[in-house]
Amino acid sequence: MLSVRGLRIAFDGVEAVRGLSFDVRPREVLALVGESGAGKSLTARALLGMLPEGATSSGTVRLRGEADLAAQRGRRIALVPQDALSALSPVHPVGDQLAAAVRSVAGVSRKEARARAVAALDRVGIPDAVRRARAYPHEYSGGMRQRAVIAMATINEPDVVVADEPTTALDAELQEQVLRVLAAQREAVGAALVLVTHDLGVVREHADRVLVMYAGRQVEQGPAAAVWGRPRAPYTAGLLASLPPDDGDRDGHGHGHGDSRGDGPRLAGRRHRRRRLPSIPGSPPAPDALPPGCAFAPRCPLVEDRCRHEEPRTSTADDGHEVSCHRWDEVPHPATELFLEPA
Ligand SMILES: Nc1ncnc2c1ncn2[C@@H]1O[C@H](COP(=O)(O)OP(=O)(O)OP(=O)(O)O)[C@@H](O)[C@H]1O
Repeated sequence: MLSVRGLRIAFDGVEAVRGLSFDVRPREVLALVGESGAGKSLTARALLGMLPEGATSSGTVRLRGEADLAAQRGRRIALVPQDALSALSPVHPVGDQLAAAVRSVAGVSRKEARARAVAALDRVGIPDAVRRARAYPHEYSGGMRQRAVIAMATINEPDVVVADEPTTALDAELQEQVLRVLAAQREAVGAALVLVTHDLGVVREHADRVLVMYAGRQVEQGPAAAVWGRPRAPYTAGLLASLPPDDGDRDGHGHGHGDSRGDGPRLAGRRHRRRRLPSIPGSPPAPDALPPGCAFAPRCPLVEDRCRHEEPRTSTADDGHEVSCHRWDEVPHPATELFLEPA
C-alpha cells in the first residue's frame, strides 16, 4: 500500500538516509527502530512529504501508487509527532482545529464537523469532551494533548498513521495509556501504523513487523516475532541485549536476553556465570564520518577483515526476514550471547 524504494536523504551532499526500501501493508504496525541518528525521523517525515529545509532526497515514496505525499497529508496519511504542541495551533480551541481538519476533507456543515470533533475527543478518552473542545492546547495536560493529536491524526480515517516517538515527552504511566489509545484508534479506523521508537518493549507489544536501522541503512527487516526471536544481525542482538532484564522476562517470552521459553533452564543457569553489558560499546557514526565497509564494523563483536572494506548485501534468512551482515549465518542463537561477557 505504502511503498518506499531507494530512499536517500542528504544535507549538503552528506547522506543521512542511504537507500532504504520497504513496504507498509494495510492495517499493519511497522516499527522503525535504531539508535539516535539512524535516520528514523527523516524517513518518517519523507513518508509525509515533509522533509526539513535543506534536505535533498531521491528514490520514491508512493501511497496507493500516488507519489505526491504532501497532498495526501491529513487525508490518507497523518502524523502523530513527538511534541503535540508543534502539531496544534496555540491560537485556536482544540475542537475548532479538529473540526477544520474534518471540513478540509469532507463536505460537511460546521455543526456536523463540530460534532465529529467532540466525538473524536471523546473516543480518545478526553473527559467532558464538549467543554474540552472549547479549550486551547495550553489548557490541556501533556497526556491529553497527545490524545488530542491522535484524535486529529485519525479523524479523517487515513490509510496510514506515522507516529514519531509519540510518547517520549510523557512519563512512563502516561506513555502506556497513550500508546493504547493510539493502538485502539488505528485499529478502529483500519489504518496502518508506522511507529518510530527507541523503546523496544513497545515494539514487542505493538509491532507486526520491524525495520532496524543503523547509520541510514536497513540492518534487518521482517516479522517482529522472527526478528526478535532470532535476530541475524549483531546490531539487532546488541539492541536486545541492552534491554533492561525486566523487559526480557516480563511476558515470559524472554526476547530481551534471547532466551526463548524453550531453553529457559539452560540459560537461567548460564545467567549466573555471565553478566549483561549495559549497551553496545561505542556510539553510532555521524553521517559525514562513516567508516568504510559495514558502518557497524567498529562496534561489532563478529567483525572480520572484509567487514571493514565491503558493505554487506541484503540476504534472506530461512524464516524470510532480511538481514544485511556478512556473517549473518554465523550469528549464534540466542544472538544476545554476542554481547555478554564472563562475570
Ligand atoms: N535538519 C537537519 N539538518 C542537518 N542534518 C540533519 C537534519 N536532520 C537530521 N539530520 C542528520 O540526519 C541524521 C539522522 O537524523 P534523524 O532525526 O532521522 O535520526 P533519528 O534516527 O530519528 O534519531 P533521533 O531518535 O535522535 O531523532 C542526524 O544524525 C543528522 O546528522
